[in-house]
Amino acid sequence: MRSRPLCNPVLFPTHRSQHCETCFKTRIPASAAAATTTSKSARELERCSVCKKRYYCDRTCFTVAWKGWHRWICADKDMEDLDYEMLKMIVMSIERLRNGSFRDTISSAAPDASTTATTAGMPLQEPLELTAYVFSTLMGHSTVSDPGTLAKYEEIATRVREQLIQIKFPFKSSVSQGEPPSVQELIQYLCRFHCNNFSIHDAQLFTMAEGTFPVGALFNHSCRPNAIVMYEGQIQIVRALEDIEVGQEVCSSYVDNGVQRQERRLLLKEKYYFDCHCPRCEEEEEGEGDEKEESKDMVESESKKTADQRKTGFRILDDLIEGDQDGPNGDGKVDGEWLTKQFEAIILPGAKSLQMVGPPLKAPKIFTRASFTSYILHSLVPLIQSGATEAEYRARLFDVYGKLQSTEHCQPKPFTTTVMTHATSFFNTCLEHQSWRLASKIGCFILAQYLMIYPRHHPLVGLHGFTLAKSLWNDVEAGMTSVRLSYEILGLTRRILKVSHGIQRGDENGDLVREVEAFMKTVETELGSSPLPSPSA
Ligand SMILES: C[S@@+](CC[C@H](N)C(=O)[O-])C[C@H]1O[C@@H](n2cnc3c(N)ncnc32)[C@H](O)[C@@H]1O
Repeated sequence: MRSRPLCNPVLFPTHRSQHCETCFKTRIPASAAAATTTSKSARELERCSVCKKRYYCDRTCFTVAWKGWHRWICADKDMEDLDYEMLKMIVMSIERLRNGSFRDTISSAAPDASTTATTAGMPLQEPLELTAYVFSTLMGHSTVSDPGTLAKYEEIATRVREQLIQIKFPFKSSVSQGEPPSVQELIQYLCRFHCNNFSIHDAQLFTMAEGTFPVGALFNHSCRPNAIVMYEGQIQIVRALEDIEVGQEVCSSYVDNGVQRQERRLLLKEKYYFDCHCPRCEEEEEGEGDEKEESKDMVESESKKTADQRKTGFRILDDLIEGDQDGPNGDGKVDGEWLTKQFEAIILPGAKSLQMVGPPLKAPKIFTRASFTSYILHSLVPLIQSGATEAEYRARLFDVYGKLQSTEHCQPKPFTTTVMTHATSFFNTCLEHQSWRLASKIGCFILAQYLMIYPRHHPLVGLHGFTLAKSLWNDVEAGMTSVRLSYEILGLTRRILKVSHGIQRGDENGDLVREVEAFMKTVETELGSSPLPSPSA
């Protein structure tokens, strides 16, 4: 589903010089631009000569912005505050819509209107009137907001109101009757932003701006989401991560699914004011309740054992990712040497068996980081490659969780969030130092961990797969084994990114899929006359 922002999204000040404020296209650095034959205006952004703060592709994008909003913000020094900027922009958008002077910048900012997917006769995204209407219906939770936040909002609302009067913004509609909204009304807007605004990210999931997308904000949260929110310029795309039945609720996730349960609950309560009862949390709660009941009658350890054995599915997941600190003393203090030892033992899974479809690998007696990596990848990757249904995939995933739960595992656990944090930063360090072998091993471990935690088509899984495949390919000393595995992981990555990022041409999300395919061709050439059977598309 495509939907639009209610006003021009607000770029983070740190990102202004990298994106056009009108179409959000990313700037090509001058060094790279010098090598291209495109005209200067297509390569480098131009800065507004008055405020010297906002950047645009060219005169066309600047004119759209100037007529639409820039002239009203150009001299405003308070525009460095995100809430202030968003509030001022929304008020101006709503008023221009009411008085009929709104100029639609979205269609001109779409990457390539001619190739943009449309459903027979349907508009690319909803009309702005609908966006504005939905905004007026969103929950703001102002009655439960804490007094400190409300006081801050009042101060911002007062400043914005005074500023709009000072610049003589024309409130011409019959609703406004020449007056900007009251401070109380503006506070309500700010409360709505708090629990409905989105951080806009690029194809690599790096956040760069904040936006109000009322239609996208209608989706509720689940800690095991079946949809994901992506962006194409200023347009928000909600994509299904799996087949969704008619009548089944479409949910995205407001928090990182890798975060432990208690932390997720806290984040959701603080920012969105609700207790999560999604299937993942619900299953876990049931587990807790059962445990409490039983502990009345039984010896504590016996009770725990029984409850653990009875846990199924997502109930097990949070037990697995919670807990132990990493490090030789379990205190979270680690050094490079210790980490290197931890990950060196990982054997890169053989490419051939990653293609295998069939019964899952036999679970090892003891889980170390090495056996964990191998077991998870061999159990789950073939199912993704073969395009198994969500039900089939979930059955295998729950089977894996069950095995991890019932098998003795090494200390510290290979799958906690603490371990994950160390692994990710160590992976990045290895990439920086071009230590491809170690990076590939840690990368495989992280992939296994991601598959345990995130829905299989989550963009994070695909993006990590691509980095891992490049690392494997760079590991020339490992020879063809590493090249083959790189090819396998690329096939997996392509499958995932097609779902998470889409395949639309002329858009940086779709371009990523083509980048993966181009890389696959390079690797195929290297594999020469004996390539692997092509991973399914
Ligand atoms: C982005 S809005 C979602 C749309 C909202 N349901 C509405 O109708 O305006 C976020 C708010 O929806 C509610 N919400 C979202 N997900 C929920 C969930 N899983 N359980 C309970 N309430 C939820 C909370 O009140 C939250 O502050």
